[in-house]
Amino acid sequence: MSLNKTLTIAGSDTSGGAGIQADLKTFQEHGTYGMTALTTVVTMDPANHWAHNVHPLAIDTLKAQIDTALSTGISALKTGMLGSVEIIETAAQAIDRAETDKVVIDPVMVCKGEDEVLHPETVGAMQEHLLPRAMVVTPNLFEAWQLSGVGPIRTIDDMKAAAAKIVEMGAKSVVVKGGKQLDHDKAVDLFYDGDTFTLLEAEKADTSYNHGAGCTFAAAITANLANGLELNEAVSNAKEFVTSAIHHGWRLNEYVGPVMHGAHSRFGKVTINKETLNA
Ligand SMILES: Nc1ncnc2c1ncn2[C@@H]1O[C@H](COP(=O)(O)OP(=O)(O)O)[C@@H](O)[C@H]1O
Ligand SMILES: Cc1ncc(COP(=O)(O)O)c(C=O)c1O
Repeated sequence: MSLNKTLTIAGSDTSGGAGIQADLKTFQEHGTYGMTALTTVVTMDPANHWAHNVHPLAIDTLKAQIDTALSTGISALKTGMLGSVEIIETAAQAIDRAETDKVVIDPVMVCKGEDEVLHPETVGAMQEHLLPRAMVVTPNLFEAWQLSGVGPIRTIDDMKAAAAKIVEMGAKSVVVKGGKQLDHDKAVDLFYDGDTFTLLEAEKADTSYNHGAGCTFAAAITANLANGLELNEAVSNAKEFVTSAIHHGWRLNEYVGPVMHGAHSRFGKVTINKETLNA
C-alpha cells in the first residue's frame, strides 16, 4: 500500500497548534503521508508572557529539506509562514520543481491578535512569486486586504472584490476567510474559482481557543487535493474539518488555546451551508 504524500513548507510552532505541527496532524487525520520543510522555528517564552521568538533557519537548510521531500514525488503541497523574500523565492522554486499543480498558499502574515505584517516587503514577493503559482490561496480578511489592495474588508461585497483581484493577479482560486473577524452571525468564507462565488457558512464558535485554525484549514485542503478531491469539494470538506476543530478548541495554558486537529474523526462530521452568489 502507498499513501499520498503531502509537503508543507512552513514554520514550526513549538506550542503545537499552528505551523507544521498543525499541518502534520491534519495530514495524518486525512490519511496522507506528511513531509516537512521548515522555514523557521517559533518558540514562546514562559518567563515573559509567552512572547513569541522567531528563529529562522539557514536558507541552505531549507533548500536541503525541499530537495529531500521533492525527490519522493509529492502529491500536493502547501506553504505557511515563510518570513522573508528569499524564503518566498525558494518556495516558488520548489513549486516549479514539484510534479504537481496542487499548490495551496496560506499567506501567513500575522499571528492572531496582531495586526501588523511581520515583514512588509514580503507582501510584494507573495504577489509576484506565489499568487501565480497557487491552485488556491487562503487569506484571512487582513491578508486579503494586503494582497489585493482592496480594504479594509468589512462586508461580503468587499470580500468578493478582494477575491476577484487576487484571481486577477494570477491565483487560480481563492478562499477569503471571514472567520471570526467578519461582523456576521456565522463563520463565513468566500470561495472564488474565477467563475463562481460560493459562500461557505458554518456555526460560529464562541471561543478564543482557535490557535492554528488557518493552518489546519489550508492543510486540510492540501490533503483533500492529494487524495483526489475536486477543488471545490476539497475546500468545503476542509471547512467542515476546521469548524469541528475550532468547536473543540481547548486551553493549553493561560496564553493559548489550540484547535483540536482530530475533532472531526473523534466527534463526527459537522455540516456547513453552501450558497452560490451572483457575480
Ligand atoms: N469562531 C469561529 N467559529 C467557526 N469558524 C471559525 C471561527 N474562527 C475562524 N473560523 C474559521 O476557521 C478557518 C480559519 O480562519 P481564521 O482563523 O480566520 O484564519 P487565520 O488563522 O488565517 O486568521 C476559516 O474557515 C474560518 O471561517
Ligand atoms: C509557525 C506558525 N505558522 C503559522 C501561524 C499562524 O497560525 P494560525 O493558523 O493561528 O493563523 C503561527 C502562529 O503562531 C505560527 O507560529
